[in-house]
Amino acid sequence: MHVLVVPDSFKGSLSAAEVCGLVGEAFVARGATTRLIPVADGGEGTVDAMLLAAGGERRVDTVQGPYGQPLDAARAILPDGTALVELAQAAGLTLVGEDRRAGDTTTYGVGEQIRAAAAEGARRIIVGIGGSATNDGGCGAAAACGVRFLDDEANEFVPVGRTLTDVAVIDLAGLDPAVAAAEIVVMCDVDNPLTGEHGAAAVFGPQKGADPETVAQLDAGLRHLAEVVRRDVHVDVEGLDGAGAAGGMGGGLVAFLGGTLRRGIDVVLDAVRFEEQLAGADAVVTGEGSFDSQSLRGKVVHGIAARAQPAGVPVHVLAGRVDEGVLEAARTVGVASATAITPPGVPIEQAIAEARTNLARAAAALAERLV
Ligand SMILES: O=C(O)[C@H](O)CO
Repeated sequence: MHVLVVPDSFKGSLSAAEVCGLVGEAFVARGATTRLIPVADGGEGTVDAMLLAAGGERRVDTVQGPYGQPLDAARAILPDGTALVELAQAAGLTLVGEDRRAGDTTTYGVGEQIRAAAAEGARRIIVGIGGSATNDGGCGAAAACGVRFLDDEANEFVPVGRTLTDVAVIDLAGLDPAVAAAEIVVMCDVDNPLTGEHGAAAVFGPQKGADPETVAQLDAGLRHLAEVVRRDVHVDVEGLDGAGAAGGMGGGLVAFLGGTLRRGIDVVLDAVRFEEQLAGADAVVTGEGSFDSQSLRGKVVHGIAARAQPAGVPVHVLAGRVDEGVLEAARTVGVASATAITPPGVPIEQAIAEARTNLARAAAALAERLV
């Protein structure tokens, strides 16, 4: 039996490479052959997963963090010269700890990394977005690339979530020509629109510290930004699938840098030539920390199942937790089984601490069932 092991990280406990190692061992112990492909959806861990899966070189830039503080952020140069920037490196939620203030954070450092990649000559720049601490509609990143935002007294400023409603004019004339010339491909970790009940602020604002009043303020800010973008940039990003990823960064990268939005996992699967890997595989094992309704909104498991199903290769999911009812919905996209590795009733801290042991045990049981 030949098994493709293609997991996301289990956020907060195991990297995608660690998951690959544990699942791979379990199948090899039963006599199967495996191909291990750690993947990511554009969020945290995308640079590392892509370097492991596709190869390439790692670069580090010192840029502004979510509150403007200097920090070191990694990016990658892939074997074909494509640059890969991961938003979570300079604007990720894990960088702010408990100090979560979605209205005050910036993606400026992400723009600095995009600009650095373009200055080095990258003609194609992939920007992985997700896992952000921000809700600035990508204005910080755009400002770092030379886009000017003016208030109604013509003062230039770098908008953050809380000041998006102050944007009166957007001027793209100063956009760095090297950035303008590059093809920008955006890996979105979710397909949410920019605004509204399924939008960036309503769905992801609370995890970035926004209370209901702040969520309403951030949503109004993104609505206002979309309106000015329509008038000054002649692009409508408001209803675009993925525009709401990473606090509106999806929409911002389309509006300000001419980016194209893609499902993050598809970009990784293209880079590793997934369809070629599927030929000759008897099963795919994938996984993520939590298999829930978000998983079927373009996340890793969904993306893998959607591409394995036409090849008739069954997909098995191992996850920290599996929400009730998700497997039923997932079966329609080709998921054959989903197993929660954590025993019922175990508190989250303990589940995280014991993830390695639990995964090894669940993978061994799955291997015993399949091989
Ligand atoms: O960063 C975020 O807001 C979430 O990961 C969705 O993109």
